[in-house]
Amino acid sequence: MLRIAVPNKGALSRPAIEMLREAGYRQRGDDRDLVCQDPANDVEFFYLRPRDIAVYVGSGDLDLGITGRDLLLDSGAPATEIMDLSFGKAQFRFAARPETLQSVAEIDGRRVATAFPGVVGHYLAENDLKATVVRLDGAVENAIRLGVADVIADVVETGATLRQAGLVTVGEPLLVSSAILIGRSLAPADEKPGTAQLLRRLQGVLVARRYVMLAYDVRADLLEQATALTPGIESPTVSPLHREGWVAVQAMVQRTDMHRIMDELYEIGARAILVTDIAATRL
Ligand SMILES: Nc1ncnc2c1ncn2[C@@H]1O[C@H](COP(=O)(O)OP(=O)(O)OP(=O)(O)O)[C@@H](O)[C@H]1O
Ligand SMILES: O=P(O)(O)OC[C@H]1O[C@H](OP(=O)(O)OP(=O)(O)O)[C@H](O)[C@@H]1O
Ligand SMILES: [Mg+2]
Repeated sequence: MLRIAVPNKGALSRPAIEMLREAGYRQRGDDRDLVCQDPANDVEFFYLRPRDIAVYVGSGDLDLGITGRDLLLDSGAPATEIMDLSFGKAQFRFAARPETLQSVAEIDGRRVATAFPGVVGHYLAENDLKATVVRLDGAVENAIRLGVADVIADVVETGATLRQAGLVTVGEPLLVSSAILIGRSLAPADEKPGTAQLLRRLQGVLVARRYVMLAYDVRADLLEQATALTPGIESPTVSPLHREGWVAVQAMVQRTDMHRIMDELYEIGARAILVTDIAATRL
């Protein structure tokens, strides 16, 4: 049976559970359940702190897990990223009071407060910077106000927490994080039964979220022009219409492009342009 770790709380928990449900797996019905069996798919889910997930996967006690890229790197556990799941996106950045630091180089010799000492230590070593890392559990934005540190290094999503604390970012992000699927090894020979199916299903959810199905009618003599705008993933479906000289076209397009493409199709004479959501895919 495949054993998979899922965040039990925090920013990644709800979207991870939602994604697994969309992929057809059974998930816990109560936030306090820490285990959920899915006998139909021969999978068992364990709900754990996202910070601990890389440790369980790295030790081989669990086969796969969903966690944040920043948490995986911070743990130093021997687990690898298998797939980017495209949610829980955040940057990991240095921040300080305005005007105190002009560049990352000036972190040298300062005190840096963070809940991610692994990520920060690695960055400092790589950039040949010496700084004292003050390890805190959370609310690190307060560390400067309280005199514990000169700089913080933390997760920034909207930037609202930094603004409220009167801090500004310094330098480029140390890393760009998102939720990822992790495993112990990338070698197909080490894969347990059910792994390939899980990967295909999660990939299916990602594609279903990223694309919509676009359908429209167009005069046959404009077909080449129209399908140049909607090439689809392999090729668009073209069907005859009862109306002489017209065809119906169907193709997947990226959700972020759909309004531009609809406008351009209308401009060249396409009509009855319809968009529908895709519930699931296997490409
Ligand atoms: N706005 C956000 N705040 C915190 N973490 C976020 C945010 N957006 C994405 N993440 C990611 O979520 C993971 C942190 O999850 P975790 O559950 O440890 O923290 P949390 O949501 O801050 O909860 P808690 O502070 O209660 O531990 C990291 O991988 C981080 O990059
Ligand atoms: O850029 P923003 O959208 O404001 O989000 C980032 C903030 O959210 C997280 O804090 P959280 O609420 O998890 O509290 P914590 O510091 O106690 O972990 C993170 O540590 C930042 O402080
Ligand atoms: Mg937090």
